[in-house]
Amino acid sequence: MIEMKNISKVYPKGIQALTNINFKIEKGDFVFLVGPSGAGKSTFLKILLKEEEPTEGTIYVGEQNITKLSTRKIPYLRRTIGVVFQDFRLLPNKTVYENVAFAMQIIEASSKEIRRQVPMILGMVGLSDRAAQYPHQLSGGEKQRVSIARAIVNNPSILIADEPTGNLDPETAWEIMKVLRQINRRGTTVLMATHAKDIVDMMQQRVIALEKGRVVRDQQRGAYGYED
Ligand SMILES: Nc1ncnc2c1ncn2[C@@H]1O[C@H](COP(=O)(O)OP(=O)(O)OP(=O)(O)O)[C@@H](O)[C@H]1O
Repeated sequence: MIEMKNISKVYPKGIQALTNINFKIEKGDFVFLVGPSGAGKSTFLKILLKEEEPTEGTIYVGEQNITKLSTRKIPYLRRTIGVVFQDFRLLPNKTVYENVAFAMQIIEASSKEIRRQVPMILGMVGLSDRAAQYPHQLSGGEKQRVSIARAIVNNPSILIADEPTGNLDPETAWEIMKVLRQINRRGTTVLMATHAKDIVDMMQQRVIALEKGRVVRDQQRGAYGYED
């Protein structure tokens, strides 16, 4: 499903962010990406989304080698990968419904499909009764659920979550984890970068740990492994 072979990334001025990364994630896996600040987690996710180019190595997403993907084809890759961020990134002037519908309008889904799909996804993340609200009227947990709904509304095979619980209190964070786990159980591969020790320790999923740009640990049913 996702494979990196010998991936290295050197930023301008010789900053080595990733060194010789090798791993494979199977369809339907739930994987935590952990490591100290500056270890290379964001760079790793950006390379998957083709927001950054690796300096060396090969990446496969699905059956496709995306390393040399043409600019024209990048939007198609991004349709197969939904993304959720720590800071939600909702459109403030659109309602919950419109925020989610917008992701379908961008890929030119028909209005009939949108009318069918958006309420279904809002139901799945537990926001049916918030459809007409604007982001400023929502709690942090609700905002994150909108952003998850938007990320999955086009049925991506992979969901990337970059610190999705970073702005949430522990109880709300767990609600978000339940939603992510549910999405994973429906077959979506989930890759989550996080500093949330308690969550990683409790969930007992695969853990890939990066330090100074290298994979230092890749464990099935792993723990967070750091004290922060
Ligand atoms: N655009 C850039 N140009 C130059 N150096 C960069 C750039 N982006 C990241 N870096 C450097 O690459 C290294 C890895 O950074 P990265 O943001 O991938 O780490 P991270 O693990 O995501 O950190 P955090 O947990 O704080 O988000 C760091 O040394 C960082 O300063």
